Amino acid sequence: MVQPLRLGLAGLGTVGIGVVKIVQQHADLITARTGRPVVITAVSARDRTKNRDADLSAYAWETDPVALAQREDVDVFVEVMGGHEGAAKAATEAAIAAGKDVVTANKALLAHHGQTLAEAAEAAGRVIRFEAAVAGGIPVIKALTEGLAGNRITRVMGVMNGTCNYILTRMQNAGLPYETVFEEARQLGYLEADPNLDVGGIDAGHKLSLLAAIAFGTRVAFDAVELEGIGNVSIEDIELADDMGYHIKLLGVAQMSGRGLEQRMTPCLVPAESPFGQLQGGTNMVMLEGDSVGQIVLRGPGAGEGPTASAVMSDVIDIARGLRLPTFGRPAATLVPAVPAKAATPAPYYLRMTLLDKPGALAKIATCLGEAGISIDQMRQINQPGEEDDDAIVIFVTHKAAPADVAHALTSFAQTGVLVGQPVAIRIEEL
Ligand SMILES: NC(=O)C1=CN([C@@H]2O[C@H](COP(=O)(O)OP(=O)(O)OC[C@H]3O[C@@H](n4cnc5c(N)ncnc54)[C@H](OP(=O)(O)O)[C@@H]3O)[C@@H](O)[C@H]2O)C=CC1
Ligand SMILES: N[C@@H](CCO)C(=O)O
Repeated sequence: MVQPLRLGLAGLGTVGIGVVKIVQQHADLITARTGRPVVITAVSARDRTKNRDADLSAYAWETDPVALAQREDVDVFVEVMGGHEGAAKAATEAAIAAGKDVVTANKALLAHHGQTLAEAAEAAGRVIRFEAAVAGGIPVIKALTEGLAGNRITRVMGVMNGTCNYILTRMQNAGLPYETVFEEARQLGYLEADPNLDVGGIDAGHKLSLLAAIAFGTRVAFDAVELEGIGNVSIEDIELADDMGYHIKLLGVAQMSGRGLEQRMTPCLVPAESPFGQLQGGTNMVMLEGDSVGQIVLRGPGAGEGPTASAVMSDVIDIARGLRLPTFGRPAATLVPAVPAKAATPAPYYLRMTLLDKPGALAKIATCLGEAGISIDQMRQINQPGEEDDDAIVIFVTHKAAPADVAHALTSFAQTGVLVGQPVAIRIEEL
């Protein structure tokens, strides 16, 4: 007789309840596709009395997720609690030690402990799968580990935090400042309990570090991701960039070059008409580049009950079918330590500054750029209409420049005596 695959589900929040619904609503479909039933035997959450919009009466309850992970009647431990320490880590370790496979949506856990957990799982003959951890419903882990397995991956790029993309596109479309839209996002429940995980770029950085490990065969190196959030992106820059044919996105880029592994998750200007430039609201997009396939673009919902549970279930279904792959697409012991690139690849930059509107001011700034070895591609001066102002806003778009040279130029601007306030420099990403 065919044995069912038995899930222990730790976490009954947005994602956990989505998993319960798919298991219950698509039981026949899943059995038809895998050749065996997939059932939930036991669940865990903090508050047993909470109304959860799902019938959980058939499942055993465990207060302690570690105990859930160790149950005899659990084959796969599904971790959808969150957090990179505490219960999620302890229960995942316990599951592996007890001989269970693990499916998780927890990018923070894997960004911090992916190597250790993967080694432990592989030593125990178990798998850890995490499709839901990166870009929600988009099957990007599958695309990298399976669909593109015959390619040398040259670059991975992505808009992978829906909340940030919502905030930036809403600022642009409604002409609203960051603070107003941040508050709207909070009211709509889009922000993580710690909003800095979203707007500080940390959540998206976690995701990028996982994709980079698979793409380049390196150990997860979240600490080496250059991170900058969206808190300093002003409506002024969004509008000025738009006038010049660019949109501002929190864009992740991972690439391996002679300089080493580059991983950055920072606000960037992208061409307004490009797929990334056109991306609206909470949607995610990932571009994968391989030496044989060229570029492919995946776009879809990066969060939410249905999309994230859909990704969790794709991992569960792979396990039910008997598909067993190493966590990061090759044995964890063979992943090499990432050598972080000392400097990011040169790129054009958008520079905005306010200058005293007096003779020679612009020449001084142009001299600083020249002395830093930076060539100017475009320049605009914007005087506020109808205002008797002593200041002028000046925008430069540079030719490709090394980030260190841009930093050097910004430092010398400050010594010219013509700069008002702080200049802004945003990388323009070439797609
Ligand atoms: N929400 C989304 O769209 C996405 C989420 N993810 C990831 O999925 C995971 C879950 O997210 P989400 O469903 O949104 O989170 P929620 O906050 O909605 O749910 C978390 C669940 O975990 C339970 N829980 C938390 N701590 C413990 C503990 N110590 N012991 C037992 N149960 C615990 C909570 O219990 P209780 O209900 O009793 O409080 C709750 O049911 C996270 O790693 C997240 O990053 C990934 C992609 C998208
Ligand atoms: N906070 C995340 C949820 C999905 O990981 C986002 O906004 O994309």
